Amino acid sequence: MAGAEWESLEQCLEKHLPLPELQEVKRILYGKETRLLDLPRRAVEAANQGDFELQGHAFAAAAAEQMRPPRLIRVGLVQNKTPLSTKAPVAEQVSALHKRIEAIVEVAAMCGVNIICFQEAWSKSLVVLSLPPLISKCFDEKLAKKHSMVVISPILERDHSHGDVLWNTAVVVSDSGAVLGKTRKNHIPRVGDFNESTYYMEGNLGHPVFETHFGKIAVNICYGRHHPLNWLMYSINGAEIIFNPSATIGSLSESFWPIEARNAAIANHCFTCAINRVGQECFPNEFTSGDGEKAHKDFGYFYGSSYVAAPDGSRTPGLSRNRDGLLVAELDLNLCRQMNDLWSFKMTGRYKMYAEELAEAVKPDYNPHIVRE
Ligand SMILES: NC(=O)NCCC(=O)O
Repeated sequence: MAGAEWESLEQCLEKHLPLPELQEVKRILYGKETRLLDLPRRAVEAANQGDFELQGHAFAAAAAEQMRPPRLIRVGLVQNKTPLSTKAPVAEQVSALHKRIEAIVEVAAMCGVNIICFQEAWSKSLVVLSLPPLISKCFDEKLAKKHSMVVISPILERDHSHGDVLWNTAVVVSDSGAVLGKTRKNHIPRVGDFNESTYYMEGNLGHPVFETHFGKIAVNICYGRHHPLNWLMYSINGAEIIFNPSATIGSLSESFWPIEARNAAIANHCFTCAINRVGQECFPNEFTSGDGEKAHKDFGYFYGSSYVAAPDGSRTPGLSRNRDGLLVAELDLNLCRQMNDLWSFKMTGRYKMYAEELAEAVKPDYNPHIVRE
């Protein structure tokens, strides 16, 4: 299983395939070609200096419309390692992360990013549960206001009004700096070492969509990307971009990764942004997950590879598997309705039929509809 030594699928293809074959492979794996964005030199220099990858891509233009101007916006996806060891005092870890993210957001601002999203539970290592409350919220509001940028900040939320329950939450801060609202992870993993059901509760806020100056956005947190109905409900509520901040490892999900968010973009006529953290994080103590594996101290390798997918099935290349990075993508939101008009998945979706069948299927006395000889 590849770890940090293997940089990316894109780099491997480019290194080994002759150009004509590379173009055909990319056409199939990536859809319509994206164009490299001409990013400001000072942004490129700052990224080099800060030792993080910076990529910028624009999706192929949507068709010109007579009644609507193009709705061009830029999104920024941030993937990063935890800068300090998980053994360092929590406040120091948080402050190092803030410094790192602040530097990356500065570069995003130079690149004209309108909406930025950080990785799942960005303000902590995945193995740290105790967190000083509200630090992240003030930090996000400050960044949003300073850069007039919508900030999506996935955090661990401690719910003081309800017995200090923990939620896996994303706060959405408007470009004015005001908190627009929050959304909670609906599907809590019980897979491999991701035993999150022992500490997070299943989200209870449904599928909110946030209307921002840069389009209608939603957040489908990590494991929710395996659930087509989760994407669907955000889309039914009008999301034009669905962000998927994640923390996932190679042995578990790397072969799913390029498919799931891309498929969701196609199926729901929207843009999707898949973000994964990078590197390895260790618990102080060994643990097992009752899956036959030997006791171990780490989750495995978080493989980064963040990317954006468009409703026409095209996608950007991914960020690397081993470096912190900022991916800037320019998109025209008009493409969502254009793809809806072309493919009509909403019109042909037969939602009422499924709603009725599902309402029956969840009843305790349900008999699966199986036809036998
Ligand atoms: N953070 C999280 O939900 N991880 C679960 C693993 C996965 O969905 O790939």
